[in-house]
Amino acid sequence: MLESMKNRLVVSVQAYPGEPMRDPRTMAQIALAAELGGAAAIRCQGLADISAIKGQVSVPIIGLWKEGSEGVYITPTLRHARACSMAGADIVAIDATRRPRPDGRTYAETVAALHDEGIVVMADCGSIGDAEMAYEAGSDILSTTLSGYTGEREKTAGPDLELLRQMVEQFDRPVLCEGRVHTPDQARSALDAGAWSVVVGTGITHPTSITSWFVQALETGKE
Ligand SMILES: CC(=O)N[C@H](C=O)[C@@H](O)[C@H](O)[C@H](O)COP(=O)(O)O
Repeated sequence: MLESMKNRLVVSVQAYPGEPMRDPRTMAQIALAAELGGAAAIRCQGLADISAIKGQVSVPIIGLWKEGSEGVYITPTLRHARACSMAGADIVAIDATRRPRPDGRTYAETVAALHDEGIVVMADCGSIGDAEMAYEAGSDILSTTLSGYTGEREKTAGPDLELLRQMVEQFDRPVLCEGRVHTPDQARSALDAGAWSVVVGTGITHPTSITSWFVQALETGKE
């Protein structure tokens, strides 16, 4: 499965609470459209979206479950991770920071329990320290997802290529570049920096943000 994602694009299909597109059917339609465009895998959030998307696409699904938006919120507990797998996720993405987890388990304990059940784990890291921990714990995939969101690294305008390079150099495991990849050129730079795959969310699947980028460009320099 990981080989099928090598050097390719993964599309993250997510809508946030209260947004107009927050509906599993809509998310599944967008996921299918992304697959038709050549996405090698789909990343998606929430049990209903995971199931709906699983029913539409044939590429692998990276599932996660967000609980809130502060602290450890990306698949914060073992229970959330198991549920993502049962809903149809082929890979489960979980918070891989060194912060305390709401169920009191360590990251390593969580990964060990998931591996016992045959679940493939993607580690959403925010720094090189997180990535070291995630690597040691045996995570199947490492990613830069949380860089810029945990206070450990600056929130760069584009992807955190510096962290990506460090991770690729240090760890003999697939490293996915995720977070603020907004253009095809940035995606290409991430592959050139050694990313196994590049994950793009907002830049492809969040029309409100994309619209606002155009609006801002038109407003810049206006009298
Ligand atoms: C930090 C966090 O919660 N990231 C989330 C993780 O699933 C999503 O909100 C992002 O859209 C995803 O990582 C893709 O990134 P971008 O949308 O920047 O291409």
